[in-house]
Amino acid sequence: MSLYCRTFFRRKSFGCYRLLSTYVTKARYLFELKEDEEACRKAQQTGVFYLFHDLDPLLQASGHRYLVPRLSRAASLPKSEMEAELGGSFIKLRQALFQLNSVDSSLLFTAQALLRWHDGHQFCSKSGQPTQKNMAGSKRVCPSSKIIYYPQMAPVVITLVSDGARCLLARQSSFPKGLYSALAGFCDIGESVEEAVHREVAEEVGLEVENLQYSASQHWPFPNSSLMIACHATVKPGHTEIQVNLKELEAAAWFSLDEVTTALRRKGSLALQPSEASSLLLPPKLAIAHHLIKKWVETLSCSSLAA
Ligand SMILES: NC(=O)c1ccc[n+]([C@@H]2O[C@H](COP(=O)([O-])OP(=O)(O)OC[C@H]3O[C@@H](n4cnc5c(N)ncnc54)[C@H](O)[C@@H]3O)[C@@H](O)[C@H]2O)c1
Ligand SMILES: [Mg+2]
Repeated sequence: MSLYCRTFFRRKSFGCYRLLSTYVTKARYLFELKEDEEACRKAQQTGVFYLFHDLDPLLQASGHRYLVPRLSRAASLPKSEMEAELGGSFIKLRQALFQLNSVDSSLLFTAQALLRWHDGHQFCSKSGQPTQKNMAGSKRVCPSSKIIYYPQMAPVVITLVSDGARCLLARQSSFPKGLYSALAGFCDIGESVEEAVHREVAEEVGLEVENLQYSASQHWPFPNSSLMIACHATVKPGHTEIQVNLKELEAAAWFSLDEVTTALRRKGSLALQPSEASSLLLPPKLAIAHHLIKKWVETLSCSSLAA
């Protein structure tokens, strides 16, 4: 649905005219659509649609990229007819990650996460009765128990641990060959972000961290909706010996600034060329792990230049 307003407009407030920015206008409009069924119905008549089949978005190949067609109305045809008519294919979002621009991927991440949530919340967990979706898809209500269900994200901490000169990266056996990432883990119920970071690092690699610094966050739709909370942390001086928890990880190791800088320069897909079989691969730009690693390289490079 096209929800971008490009103009500034004036609204009377407390006897004077206040200028509302495009961003505020858009935020207020989206709020209205969530609360007002009639406004949302009207918006759907002029909005645009992204099409999904079994949670796979319809994409159109264009050279090495994928374009996301925006349709002016929703249609219901069999999958193959839809693909033929619209000149695209329904493709697993995870497979298309490298070939999407960041605006498209962010919208598709949100859309897919919402569709998955609705699919999994068709019934009230208390009354067992079917729940009803509101027009905007921002909640579901059980007419019998009156419980309102809202889409949820699971908080996950992701931490790049450093010893001052090297950073600690780890891999799971399910990762593509050569790929290492920062340490990640779901927050337990009742835990603060800080507690989750300390526990996850201790659990996965047997180290104690300090100097925790929040860096950024990201919504991540795979395999379910997570809110990734990304932090930097350091180990206590001299306490760098890794004890990998093999129930959670396949391997973990310290990597030098040079190794990580070289790996960051490597572009493209997550498949290594045969000549690079033993090389380090890092998560794609879209992943917040990439952001954490890049930030660490920039900070360390700046401080070694200044020294
Ligand atoms: N965007 C990124 O850069 C990035 C990088 C790394 C990991 N991730 C994501 O972070 C998430 C967590 O990482 P992890 O797999 O190492 O977590 P983890 O270390 O907590 O291990 C996963 C295990 O935790 C348990 N668990 C506890 N709460 C859970 C919940 N709410 N949902 C699912 N499992 C739960 C399950 O037993 C599961 O097998 C993954 O979904 C992964 O896709 C994203
Ligand atoms: Mg983990």
